[in-house]
Amino acid sequence: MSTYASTPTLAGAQIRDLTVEFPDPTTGGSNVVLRGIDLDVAAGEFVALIGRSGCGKTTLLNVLAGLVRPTSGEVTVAGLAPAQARSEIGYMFARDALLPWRTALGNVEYGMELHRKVPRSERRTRATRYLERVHMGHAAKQWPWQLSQGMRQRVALARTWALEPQVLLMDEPFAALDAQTRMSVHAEFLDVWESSKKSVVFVTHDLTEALQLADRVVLLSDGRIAEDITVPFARPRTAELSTTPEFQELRRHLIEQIF
Ligand SMILES: Nc1ncnc2c1ncn2[C@@H]1O[C@H](COP(=O)(O)OP(=O)(O)OP(=O)(O)O)[C@@H](O)[C@H]1O
Repeated sequence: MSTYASTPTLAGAQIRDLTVEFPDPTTGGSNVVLRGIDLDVAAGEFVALIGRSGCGKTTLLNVLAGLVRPTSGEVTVAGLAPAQARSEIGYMFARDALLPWRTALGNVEYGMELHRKVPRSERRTRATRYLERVHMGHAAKQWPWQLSQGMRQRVALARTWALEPQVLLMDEPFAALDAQTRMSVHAEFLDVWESSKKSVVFVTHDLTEALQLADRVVLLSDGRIAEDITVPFARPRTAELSTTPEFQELRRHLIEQIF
């Protein structure tokens, strides 16, 4: 393993010596998916998780979300065990999972209703504000079926941000978007992230996306952290950055490690 990362301050999320095994029904034994993972995500830090399909990225997010229990090891999110930190965690998936019987505004409010963190009187104001942040204010009264995939993901983003969680877990949130829409949504996402500075753990198969968005890129391989790289490019990062030799070289390095 090579580690180029600086030592982050303790906040956000900490993982110590995490192992996750699932029962393997074919052998009657177990399948070790994560082994001996140590990872710190500082407050306000943006970490991209990359690696081959099946290497355990989603499992790691699920552990942080308190959905999968570690077989062994210690995990804290916002200073708490994940199951106790639910109201401080926002989880966003590749598919938006908007409720079809609620408008865009109603969907953003719904996230806050579920977590019961935000008083009823504040929900509408906050939902409206976050919809506007992702340029969806005009569509507040529209139903999910009236929205494009990009618009739906923007509503899902607003729903996640509106909870104002300390830690955002994102599983390929922009994978279903076309390249043009993805670039706009990246810009909107970074805009909110830079003003709120929440911790983000972001799973992606798109290495350009990882290097454009993240402070650190963590590569999982065979259930372990194989690389932990501090992304050396200053912000704001322009679309042209990805054409520079430095960017291409780092991208190539990651591809070589993955395949
Ligand atoms: N609840 C579960 N029970 C049993 N096995 C599981 C469970 N969840 C995940 N796995 C197994 O753990 C391994 C890692 O899965 P995971 O979804 O974490 O990988 P991934 O890196 O996110 O993959 P992809 O990039 O394809 O989404 C896979 O072999 C998967 O079948």
